[in-house]
Order: sequence, then C-alpha cells, then structure tokens
Amino acid sequence: MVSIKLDNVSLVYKLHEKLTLSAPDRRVAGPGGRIESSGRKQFVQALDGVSFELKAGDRLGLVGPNGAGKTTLLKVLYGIYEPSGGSVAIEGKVDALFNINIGFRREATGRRNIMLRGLISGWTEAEIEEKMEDIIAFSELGDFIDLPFKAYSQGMAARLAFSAATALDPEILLMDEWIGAGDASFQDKAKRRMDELAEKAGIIVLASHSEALIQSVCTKKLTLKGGRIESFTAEPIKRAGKVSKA
Ligand SMILES: Nc1ncnc2c1ncn2[C@@H]1O[C@H](COP(=O)(O)OP(=O)(O)OP(=O)(O)O)[C@@H](O)[C@H]1O
Repeated sequence: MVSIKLDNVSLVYKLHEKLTLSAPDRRVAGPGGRIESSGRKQFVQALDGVSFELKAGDRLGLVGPNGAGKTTLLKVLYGIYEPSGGSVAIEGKVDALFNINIGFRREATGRRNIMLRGLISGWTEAEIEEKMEDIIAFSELGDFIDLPFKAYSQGMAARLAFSAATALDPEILLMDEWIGAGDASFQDKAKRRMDELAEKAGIIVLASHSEALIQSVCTKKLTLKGGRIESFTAEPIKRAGKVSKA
C-alpha cells in the first residue's frame, strides 16, 4: 500500500564558511529558515518538527513563501537528503520532477534521455522500450525527439520530463513548479494524467506558489513557514476545474 509518514522531521544545511553579509547581531529576519552559527560554521534550519501522513489517492499541495522549505521537503521525500532528525517512512516507488533540466544529458537526444531516466528510476531497458512510443506520443515532440536535449525550449523539456516520469507509473510523484513551463493545452493534458495517476491510488506532492494550480490539482494542502508547518488541511480542499472524484 502506498503511503508517506513523516514524524518530527528536521533538516539542517551546514555551511562551512561563515557568511560575511552581516554580523549576527545586525541580521534581520527575512524569508527562509533560521540561520544559526557555531564557531566558524553556520547552519540553516530548513525544516523543523515536520509531521504529517499521506495515503493512497492523496494529492498534497505544498505552499509557503520563498525559503519556507518546500523544495527541501521534496528532496527529503525523494531521499536526496537524510533528515537531520525525526523519521521518514515511505511505501511505494517515487519519481520526481523538481527542476525539469535535472537528470537530462544536454548532448543526448530526447529518446536517449527517456531511456536514461527510466534506467535511473529502476526500470529495465525492455520495460522502457515497451513504453517508449507512448511517452513520445504524449510529449507531442514529433521529430524533435531525435534532436539533442539542448535544442529544446523550457516547455519542450517540461513535456519530455513529465511524459517520461508519468508514463512509467510512479506510485508517488513529487513535483515542483515545473508545470508553468508547459503551454495551456499541455497543462490540461498533464492534469488529466495526474488525475489518472491519483486514481490508480498513487500519491502526488506538488510544491507551488500558484493557488489556482493547487486548487485544480490537489486535494490537501500543507503550508510551511520558516521550515515549520503553519497549517495542514487534512480534509479535501474544494477543487476548481474538477476532472474526477478526489
Ligand atoms: N543548499 C543549501 N544550503 C544552505 N541553505 C539552503 C540550501 N538550500 C536551501 N537552503 C535554505 O533552506 C531554506 C529552505 O529553502 P527551500 O529551497 O526548501 O525553500 P522553498 O520553500 O522551496 O523556497 P522557494 O519558494 O523560494 O523556492 C531557506 O532558508 C534556504 O536559504
């Protein structure tokens, strides 16, 4: 059964050189986590006491101001960072679309990049080959699929990344603000696919500054501020542009 459970998770970034922008006593509160120091080292407390649970079919919108900890939380869920404290328990195969350019080789064609990405996500060559034509068709990249990735626009890169990541049936899909790069027709298509994915009892976590996007894609909302949970709407939020049952 697909699930995510975080219990009192904290994440501290360690910086080895002291920041020189301002002396600690003159530092003013701004966006982001807490800056702390010890000797020559400085730390940013990016997540602090974060606990929540998600189950199959949940679509969580992750919101909060710049530096609130949204991307850090996605990276903890993806396993890029070990939490500094607390525990993370995840059941299910996770795929992520944070920065659409990450994980793509600039010199390789779109087709080759689909293969490489699939292999990194743990799929076999045969499994990827089987899905290849569907992925290409969904992306609508046409002949561009055989051109190097560096020749793609941002929106084309988003199409490739989204098509590849979702065609391989991830059970848990983590996403950042990538969707804005796709044009309106692709965004509609992408939303429909996310609905299908959630209906297959997957989990989606989408970090965004767009309230409209969160409203149309998500069923729950977690608001972070300074690395802490400000609110967690555990009851389904009202979805605008509803495509299917939550
Ligand atoms: N590699 C890093 N090293 C040190 N501090 C970092 C690093 N990455 C992020 N931070 C700090 O962690 C805090 C949370 O950053 P994060 O990128 O998770 O925020 P966010 O909510 O995604 O912000 P935004 O909306 O601006 O993308 C911020 O205070 C940021 O300065």
